Amino acid sequence: MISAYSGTAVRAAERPLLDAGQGAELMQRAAHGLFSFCAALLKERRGRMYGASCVVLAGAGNNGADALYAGARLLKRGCATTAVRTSSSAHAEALSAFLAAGGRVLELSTDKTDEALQLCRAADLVLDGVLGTGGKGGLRGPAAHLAALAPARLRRGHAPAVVACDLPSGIDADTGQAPGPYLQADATVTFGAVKTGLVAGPGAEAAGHIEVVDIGITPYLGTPAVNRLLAPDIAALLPRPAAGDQKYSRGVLGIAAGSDTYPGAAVLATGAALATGTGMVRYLGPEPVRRLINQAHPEAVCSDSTVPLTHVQAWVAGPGAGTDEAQRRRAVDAMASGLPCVIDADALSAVEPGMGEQVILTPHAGELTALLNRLGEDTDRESIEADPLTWVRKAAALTGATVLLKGWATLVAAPGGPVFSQADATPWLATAGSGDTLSGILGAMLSTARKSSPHPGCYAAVAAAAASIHGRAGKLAAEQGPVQPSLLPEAIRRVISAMEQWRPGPGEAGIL
Ligand SMILES: NC(=O)C1=CN([C@@H]2O[C@H](COP(=O)(O)OP(=O)(O)OC[C@H]3O[C@@H](n4cnc5c(N)ncnc54)[C@H](OP(=O)(O)O)[C@@H]3O)[C@@H](O)[C@H]2O)[C@@H](O)CC1
Ligand SMILES: Nc1ncnc2c1ncn2[C@@H]1O[C@H](COP(=O)(O)OP(=O)(O)O)[C@@H](O)[C@H]1O
Ligand SMILES: [K+]
Repeated sequence: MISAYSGTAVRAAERPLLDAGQGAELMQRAAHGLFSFCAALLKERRGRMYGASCVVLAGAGNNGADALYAGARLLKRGCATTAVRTSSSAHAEALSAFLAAGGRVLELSTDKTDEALQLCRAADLVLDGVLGTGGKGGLRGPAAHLAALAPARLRRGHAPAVVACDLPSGIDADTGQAPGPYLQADATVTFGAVKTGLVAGPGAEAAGHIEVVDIGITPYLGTPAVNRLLAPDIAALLPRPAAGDQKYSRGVLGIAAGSDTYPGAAVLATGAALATGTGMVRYLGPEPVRRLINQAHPEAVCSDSTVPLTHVQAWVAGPGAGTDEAQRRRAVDAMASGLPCVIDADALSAVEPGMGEQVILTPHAGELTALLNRLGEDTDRESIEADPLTWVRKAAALTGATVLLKGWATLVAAPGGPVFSQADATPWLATAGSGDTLSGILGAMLSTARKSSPHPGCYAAVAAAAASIHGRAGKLAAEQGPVQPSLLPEAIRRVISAMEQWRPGPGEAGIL
């Protein structure tokens, strides 16, 4: 599992070491880690470091200093390196070290932006050390101008690798917000711990690949603010049927989805649930949808029963339910049942405050906006997309439910509990019906989850694992061309099967 901490928490964790006079040592560890990553990247790209050309964008603070020290090391290994200084002040020792190693310097001003961008464009590597955790309120001045022009100038055709020092400049280290232009990175080398701004909001995309350099502050870090599950964590959350199991002991999933208007959503959710693995799917809905489901998935057991009369271990309600009154009733009953349930799409309009965390809401940003507005919060889609971490937490606190907010990085928040961020998906999943398959995956996992004593946040962990499986399946399917949700079950099965290699051995604890 990857643990992320706010930039503020990381700065607090550095404090005891800074007070003990170890600041310079911490910086050298950071710079060395940054250099090592860049060295490996240059060797991979060009075969060797000697003769590479690099640009260090260096701001006034310690972030610029890390990048300048890394630049000095690159110079010593034969890389022609220029520092583009984005501020008139600089860390004096770091700048001296850079100059002593033979580095050239360009002072950035608005009329030098073109020259700086040309340098960057011609380079093999651009090291972004403009701002780190000390940045307040986005980039300003010439650095903001350069960042605004960078996408058009640096990211087309043969482009330099952009490596962010600690975090992409212009991104808020706590929230991942981008108040203005920012520098998109291919990779971020971050010091001490992953910052929450690298796993949420615009920052999650801006960071690219994340590499953590241990600088010795781990003992001073408290509880992580955001977690990201890795394959072994997900494998530990996927129950495997045992010799003594039968279909009912594995778990049964009830699906109340689809309507005369939107029958397909029910077929998609059912197909994804069956591919994920469950003892049985019991489908409840109108006759034409039942017929469709049975044509596509003969193993599903269909009826027009009610929730209280249906014996299952978990529910999915809402996908494609439209304005069907019976489906709305089923969604309300599922939420009241005390069983784990996935509430998606149209069923979200039945959500009220006071849910339990076993109720998992799965809105996209538009649906979350409507839900929050209905519950009295003044927000809009743009605000939620700009700062999803804040809003997903708020939604969980307001409803008492676990909230899974879909997006490029999917965030899951439990009320008062941990937040998870999974960025395993592909934009090819942004297609109608894709969310219905996520409901099915999550529903199946909830139906078969073996929870002797559910603890706070366990539903959020299962939801995060489902988002990861969905994302991984989407990526796998996208290898064959555009993702078509009705064809996703085959990829889901392959992802679940590949997870077996990560399953913890007997006695090794999973995360629940
Ligand atoms: N602490 C440690 O032990 C270690 C820290 N490490 C490194 O230190 C980094 C944090 O360094 P930092 O505190 O110097 O802050 P940093 O991000 O470089 O920026 C501050 C400078 O930028 C300026 N500035 C602020 N906002 C601005 C804006 N919007 N636009 C333009 N300028 C702006 C601000 O000026 P001010 O606004 O205060 O006048 C000030 O001059 C951290 O990310 C990591 O890389 C590692 O070496 C490991 C050990
Ligand atoms: N740009 C993107 N990158 C990665 N995944 C995405 C992107 N856009 C959407 N997704 C994923 O695709 C799914 C879309 O769900 P949703 O919008 O509910 O679709 P629908 O309601 O049409 O089924 C979600 O799981 C979401 O995380
Ligand atoms: K930076």
